Order: sequence, then C-alpha cells, then structure tokens
Amino acid sequence: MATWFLIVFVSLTLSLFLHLLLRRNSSSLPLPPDPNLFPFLGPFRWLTQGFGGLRSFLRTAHHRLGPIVSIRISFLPSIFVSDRFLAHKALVLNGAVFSDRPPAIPTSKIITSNQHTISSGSYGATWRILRRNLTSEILHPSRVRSYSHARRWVLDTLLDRFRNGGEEPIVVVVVDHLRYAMFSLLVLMCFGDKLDEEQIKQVEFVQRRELLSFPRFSILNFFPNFTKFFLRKRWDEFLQMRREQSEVLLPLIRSRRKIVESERKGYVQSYVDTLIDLELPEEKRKLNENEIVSLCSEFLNAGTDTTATALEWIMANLVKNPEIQERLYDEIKSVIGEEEGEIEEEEMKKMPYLKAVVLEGLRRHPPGHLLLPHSVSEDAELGGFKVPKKGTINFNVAEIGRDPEVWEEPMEFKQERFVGEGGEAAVDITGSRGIKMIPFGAGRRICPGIGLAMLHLEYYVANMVKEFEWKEVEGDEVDLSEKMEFTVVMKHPLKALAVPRRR
Ligand code: HEM
Repeated sequence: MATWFLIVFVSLTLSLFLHLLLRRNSSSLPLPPDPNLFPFLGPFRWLTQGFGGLRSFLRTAHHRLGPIVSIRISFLPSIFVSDRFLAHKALVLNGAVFSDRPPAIPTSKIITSNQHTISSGSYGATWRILRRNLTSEILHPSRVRSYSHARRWVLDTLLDRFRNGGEEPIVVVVVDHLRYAMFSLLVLMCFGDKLDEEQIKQVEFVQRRELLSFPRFSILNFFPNFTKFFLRKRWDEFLQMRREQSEVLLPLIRSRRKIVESERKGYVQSYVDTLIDLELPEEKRKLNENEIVSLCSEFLNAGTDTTATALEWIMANLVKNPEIQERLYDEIKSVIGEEEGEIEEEEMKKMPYLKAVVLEGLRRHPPGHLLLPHSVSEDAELGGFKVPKKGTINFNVAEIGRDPEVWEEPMEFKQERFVGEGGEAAVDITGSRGIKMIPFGAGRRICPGIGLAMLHLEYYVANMVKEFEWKEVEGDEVDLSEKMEFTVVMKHPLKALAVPRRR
C-alpha cells in the first residue's frame, strides 16, 4: 500500500513539475522576430496596399529575419512561417494544438453566423460534425460519382460557350466562363436542382460581391465600437450586402426543405439536404436558416473561386507552352482516340501527364498564397519561438512550393517534375509524410475538398484540350503577373483563341 502511494505521489509530483517546467519554458521563449520598429504602426504601410502589400512585406521580412516572423496588427501577434519543416511540425506532427481558428472579427462573425462554418469554426465538436457532414455526405467518392451527370452538363455548356454557335475560332476571356461553369456545378451540388442561367448568375453575383468586398469592409473591424459610429454608412452597406445574399439563397434552401420534408425518394442528395437535419452536439439543436445560408455560402465560395483560378493558371501555361499542350493532347488521343464525346473520369486515371500538368499548376500558382489563419489551443513552441494561445499563425503556401532547395528552377513551369519514378508518387500533396507543397494545406484543417478539386481540375483541363487547341492571341500574349483578389489571380486575365479540333 505504502509503495503504491509512493509511486502515485512521485508520478503526480513529477508530471506537475514537468508541466510547470514546460509552461515556463514556452512562456519564457521569445516571440518570433518582428520586422517593424514600431509594432502597431508598421502594418499600416502594407494594409493600405492590400494583400499584395502583405505578400511583399512578408517576403522581405523572411529574407531579413528567417523563416518565422511575427507582426503586431492587434494586441496579439500574427505569426508567419515560410519553412516546410516548421510547417510539417506544426500542422501535421502537432496538429492537435495548431488546428484552432482565431476568434472571428466582427464582420466575419456576421458572415459565418458566429463561427458556425467549417472554415471559421473553433477546433471542437461543432467544427467536427460540420466537417464530417461535408466529407461523408457530399465529398465521399461514391457521392462525388453520383454528380457525374452534373459535371457533363456543365462541360457541355462550357464547350458551347467556347464554340459560340459557330465553327470559327473565337477569342475568349477564359476565366469568365470557368467561373460561371464552377458556379453552375457547385450551385447544383448545393441546392440539388438545375437552376436557369439567370438564377445561377444571381448566386454568382452575391457570392462574388462578398468575396471581393473583404478589403473594403476590413476597416470596420478596427475598433468596431468606433467604426459603428463613424463609419455607419459602410456598416449599413455591409449589412445590406448580407441581407441581399440571404434573399437569393434562402428561397433555394426553403424549396429544398419542402422536398426533404415530403420525403420524396430517388433524388440526388444535395448539400442543403444534409444540413437541414443536422444536430449540433454542443448546443443540442438543429441549424437555423442563417447558419445554413453561411454554410452554403462557404461551400460555394470554397469550391468555385479556388478551382476557377487554378484552371485559369493551368490553361495560361498550356497556351504559353504549346509543346506541353500538344503532349497532353497526344496522351488524351492515346487513351481515348479522337472520338467525339467527353473524357470520362475512369479514363483520366490512365493519364499521368495530365495529373503532372495539374500538380505543377498548383505548385507554381497556388490559388491561396497563405492558408486560412490558424491559432493554437495553448501556448506552444515552434522553431525555438513562442506561439501564444489565441495569437494567429499562418503558413506561406507560395514560398513553400517555390523553395529552390526542393524545386529546381522553381519559377519555371516544368510538369515533368511530377512524371515517372520519383515524380508524382514522391510528392505527397497532403503533406502528411513531409511537406514539399501545400496548395490545400496539411493536417487536420487540410482542405476537405481536395479530391473534388483535383477531379474538377483534371476533368475540365482534359476535356477543354481534347475539344480545342488553345492559342495565344497576338497583342494579348500570356502575362503571368499576379493580382491578389480573394485568391491570387492573373493580373491580366487570360485571353486565348479556342480553335475547335474537329470541324
Ligand atoms: C483548387 C481548389 C481548392 C484549393 C486550392 C483549396 C485550398 C484550400 C486551403 C489552402 C484551405 C485552408 C487550409 C488551412 O487553413 O489549413 C482550404 C480549406 C477549406 N476548403 Fe478548400 N480548396 C479548394 C477547393 C475546395 C472545394 C472544392 C471545397 C468544397 C466544396 C473546399 C472546401 C474547403 C473547406 C470547407 C475548408 C475549411 C476546412 C477547415 O477549416 O476545416 N475547398 N481549402
């Protein structure tokens, strides 16, 4: 008895001692270096230049101070990491601590219905149930297969637009069509029914307006009590935008609710259907309509802009490098011949060159140059520095994918990196075995849409190249300069001549 007591006593004392020691250690560590001499004033310089300003500011800061820096925008530091080993250590090896999200700023609170979305939710039971619902009910491979008719419908519309009713080649602003196509597809997956062009355009309008207005409304979050008084008009404008979004999405949600409640059998399940009956475990209640609007909005934004942006970058590189496009077309012909009709998903599995082109597109031009902000659930250590609880930490996706230590000539588009032995198989795009590129993030917060996104990218690139030869337009040559919107887009949108392969 006395021995047992002694063992328990010693173990408890030891763990208490270790706990205190670790606490002391992590809290006595310094914060990562701050490039600003005057912490709060410095960021104003790049805030006035938008996200593009932040990017060049970070590049200089990392160059000067190393792969982990901190910047003070509010009272808690924002930490930025550009090193792949540190990213792996935090996101994968220490995922339980590094997977939280910071508390929402006032405008995000409204957009996310108080953090009741997957991307904004704190790391806990509500986030888990929302994420599991999306992955198991909508993004599961068998469910994704059931949407193949929708992908084909959208492809036909897209190709018709490129043909523009005739056989003569036309010049197209590619991204406009790609964006509309991705909206048509995601709106269908979200609300179940094929909507007409007018309705899809309405959804696209309210969603894009929300995405593009982030910089305009971000000022409202600095001292909101003050801005509610002095910037009242801008607050009204912001709230009006949210109301108009609800006016477009709510009728679609309500009509779906009727279908679910009438227990009609035999229809393909949509995302809204899965949300209607979902129970929130912590609050022991179902989602309200406002929360369903936020979740639908998240689904649409997450799956459209990112994919359309990546598609545009890939097509731009195929236009700029006709020899890569021709090799891709040769691969397509070798698998399916020159017959009419779409390339089916099964056939894409026999196209390694296609996959290599898509991966190189994501490496060289990741749609997001940073992840969404992460936060730690307790004080933590990274790279010898302290990461304080509730501070934000983010990872530089673009710098990691362009690291010259890993990628030879990183700014060149070289799809052969991913071909053959030591190629694609050697790069684990999920980052779980080690990070070389993280266009979808890594660890517990990794993009749950990774499978769907890869499918959409491969499917639309392959079918667009099968139907058309994409050529540079004289006077409108491909320019790979970047511009920061919600994602990092082409500063000069791709214009290309779509020449039908069969007339
Ligand atoms: C090329 C297309 C896409 C890219 C490059 C992309 C990239 C990303 C990235 C970088 C993150 C942040 C990860 C982090 O914070 O650690 C993310 C999160 C997320 N993505 Fe995607 N994504 C794409 C497509 C999609 C699609 C098709 C969907 C679903 C329809 C989707 C749904 C989400 C959601 C819900 C989150 C939040 C995850 C969480 O916080 O747990 N994404 N995505």
